[in-house]
Amino acid sequence: MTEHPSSAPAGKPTSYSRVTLSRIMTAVDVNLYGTVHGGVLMKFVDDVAGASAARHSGGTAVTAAIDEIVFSEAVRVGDLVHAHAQVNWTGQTSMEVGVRVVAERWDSAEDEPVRVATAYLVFVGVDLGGAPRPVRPVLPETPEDERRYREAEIRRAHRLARRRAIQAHRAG
Ligand SMILES: CC(=O)SCCNC(=O)CCNC(=O)[C@H](O)C(C)(C)COP(=O)(O)OP(=O)(O)OC[C@H]1O[C@@H](n2cnc3c(N)ncnc32)[C@H](O)[C@@H]1OP(=O)(O)O
Repeated sequence: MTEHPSSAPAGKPTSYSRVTLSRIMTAVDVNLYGTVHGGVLMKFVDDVAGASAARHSGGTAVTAAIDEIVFSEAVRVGDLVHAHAQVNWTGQTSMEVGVRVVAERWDSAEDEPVRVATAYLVFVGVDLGGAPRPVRPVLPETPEDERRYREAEIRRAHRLARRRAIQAHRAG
């Protein structure tokens, strides 16, 4: 029997897409209240998620949507902040990237890092002309990865349902 090569792209395990960015927050990052500006953290989140999506998809990927970002604790000047990203789920051309941001407090560095933000972003793999291109499937490895994959499917179903409902409302 002749073996035909599959046209489906080979998958990559979740761990392949894991990326961490770290930086110390400085005085230029603060808002009027003296804590780190949410926009600074959003850029940081988008950067790490973009690196994760590019690694998983093996090429250019653009931010299609920032689905949710929750700031759970304030970040302060001097804190060492780490943003951990991984691809949770893949569709045909899109990927959901989850990002967890933690801070090591500058004045209590021996304590456990504090979770300061969580975000879910949708990236789309694009070709040189900017058109969506197929991305390889992500292969969850651990029960935690499986849980994140299933929860990403729930978020996607809600995201698409919301978009359809708003389009229907606007169409009258
Ligand atoms: C890293 C950066 O900073 S990039 C800069 C910021 N981002 C950008 O400039 C991106 C601008 N936007 C675009 O170029 C386009 O809208 C794209 C490439 C994101 C999507 O192009 P479209 O022609 O709308 O693609 P299409 O409708 O075929 O959808 C492609 C995929 O994206 C998904 N998608 C598109 N828009 C959204 C959205 N708002 N929310 C969730 N998923 C979405 C679709 O469900 C589809 O997924 P699937 O193939 O896995 O089923």
